[in-house]
Amino acid sequence: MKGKLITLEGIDGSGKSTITERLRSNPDFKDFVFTREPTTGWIGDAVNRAIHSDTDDLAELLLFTADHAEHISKLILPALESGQNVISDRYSGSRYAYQAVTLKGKFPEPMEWIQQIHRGWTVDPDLTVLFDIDPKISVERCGNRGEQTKFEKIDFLEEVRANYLKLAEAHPERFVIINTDRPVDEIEKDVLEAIFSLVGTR
Ligand SMILES: Nc1ncnc2c1ncn2[C@@H]1O[C@H](COP(=O)(O)OP(=O)(O)O)[C@@H](O)[C@H]1O
Ligand SMILES: Cc1cn([C@H]2C[C@H](O)[C@@H](COP(=O)(O)OP(=O)(O)O)O2)c(=O)[nH]c1=O
Repeated sequence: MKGKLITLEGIDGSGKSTITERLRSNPDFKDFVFTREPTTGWIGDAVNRAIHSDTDDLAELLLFTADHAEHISKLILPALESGQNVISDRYSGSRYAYQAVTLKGKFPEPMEWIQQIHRGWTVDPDLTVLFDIDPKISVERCGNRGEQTKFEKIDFLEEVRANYLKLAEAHPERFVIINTDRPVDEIEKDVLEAIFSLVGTR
């Protein structure tokens, strides 16, 4: 039996890593594969160089997409085919939401165009948990953790958030939206409920 693919998406500072760490240390998830995008491989390193420099927006999208291709063929597909459930902290949804903003004006329908270049080889998630929060709150949280990427600007993240909500509206069968302007325990409870309703009870 094929495993299930669960992705965690949301703007910077929406709480994905915090919840991922909780899931990792939960014994119910000991057989799950945990992964992330950008990956920790060499293409992921190249992506990180792009993020932390003034790289051309199209080049950046293509690096993120190359990282995804490597991720799919080397980790995602083999794991799913061997029956393992996979949880990815960011995935294709990040491209559809973020690069649709950075490439606005370069293509008539940037989100549609980015989705198009993924078609035929990507694996769509069975469940996407969308960590939804006002960027004013998430940026303040990021400020507290010290590091800053070029994407951590309120106006930019407002547009990214709107794109995520558009994606959720287009795919209600697989998106679960979770308000993350709440205590971590409450968020965790909702995330567990969404995952267990896909993979069966613990
Ligand atoms: N529910 C929450 N309430 C308050 N602060 C939070 C909450 N979740 C995460 N944080 C803090 O916000 C910052 C960003 O969270 P993080 O999990 O790294 O987000 P992401 O992985 O989505 O960028 C961290 O400093 C984290 O400790
Ligand atoms: C995977 C991915 C990430 N990103 C952005 C989101 C983040 O600002 C940045 C790095 O991702 P990440 O390290 O997950 O950041 P965070 O922990 O703050 O959520 O890259 C894209 O713009 N497109 C993508 O396809």
